[in-house]
Amino acid sequence: MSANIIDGKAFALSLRERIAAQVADFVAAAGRKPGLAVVLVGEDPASAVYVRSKGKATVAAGMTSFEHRLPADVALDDLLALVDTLNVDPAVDGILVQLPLPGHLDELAVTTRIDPDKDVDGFHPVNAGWLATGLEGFVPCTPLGCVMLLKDQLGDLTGLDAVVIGRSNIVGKPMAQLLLKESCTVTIAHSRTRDLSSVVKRADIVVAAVGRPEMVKGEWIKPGATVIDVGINRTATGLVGDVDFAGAASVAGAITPVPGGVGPMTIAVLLRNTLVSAGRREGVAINEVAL
Ligand SMILES: Nc1nc2c(c(=O)[nH]1)N[C@@H](CN(C=O)c1ccc(C(=O)N[C@@H](CCC(=O)O)C(=O)O)cc1)CN2
Repeated sequence: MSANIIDGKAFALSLRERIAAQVADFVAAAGRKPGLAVVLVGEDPASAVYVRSKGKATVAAGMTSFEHRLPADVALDDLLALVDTLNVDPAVDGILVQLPLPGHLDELAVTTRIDPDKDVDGFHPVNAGWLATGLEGFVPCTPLGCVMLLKDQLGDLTGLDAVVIGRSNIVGKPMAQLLLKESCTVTIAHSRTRDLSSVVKRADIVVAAVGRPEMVKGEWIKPGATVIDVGINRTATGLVGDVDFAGAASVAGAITPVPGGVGPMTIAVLLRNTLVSAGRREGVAINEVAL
């Protein structure tokens, strides 16, 4: 069997076009553009690339991008003071502090300082709570992007057996919550799961988000399963995911590549969340079903 390759780049592009169309409607109704503020602390090269891409994509969608760069040795209080300013800035609908932060900065202190109503990353515990109770809040971009790709590929996910490998607050846990919301039977596996290969083997949907290069092997995959690879690992041979792509692609029904799979969805969904935030703040209806 040779898997269908899920083209996340193309899906993200079409999502960004749909967002741009609704941004134009929002601007006509509200008389202003949605605004996204992105904060980058330090010089991490990958983070710098992501922040630049976010700025460009924000402007391309017709929104305003506010970019704030702080030195790597910035004091926590100064970073929190910037977040406080953005929280009360009426032109800012979404606030994102790029992660990871330098080691001396407490990520939880920073993410919990962001107004939950502007938390377009969906990392604030208030938004995690909304997601866990199945109510409306902001959902983290990468897992929401994964669910969009899954639904586009499989349609209704009801009753499917899903295994999420990884239990991070940013991807693993929200991913599991979203799959539960789609009525999947969900297992969260992790580095200490016993007999991981057997757990994965029974899954119709495998989401790999462990941060270990090519850890998930082709032999672990049930024939015909859909494999979503969230990993982005820089190795001597280049960029690879958490899944052994060649091995898994020979067994799976569909699989996301790295690059070009889940990654591009992260930024597209960030734009979606920013537009949704702007709509909520201005009382302008956004057609979320069309996004
Ligand atoms: N505050 C946040 N920080 C981080 C997030 C996040 O959602 N919010 N996610 C990641 C980084 N990230 C966005 O910030 C991101 C990662 C990857 C991609 C992407 O398009 N990847 C490409 C490969 C690009 C490359 O060569 O690196 C792909 O997979 O095709 C976009 C955004 C951590 N931090």
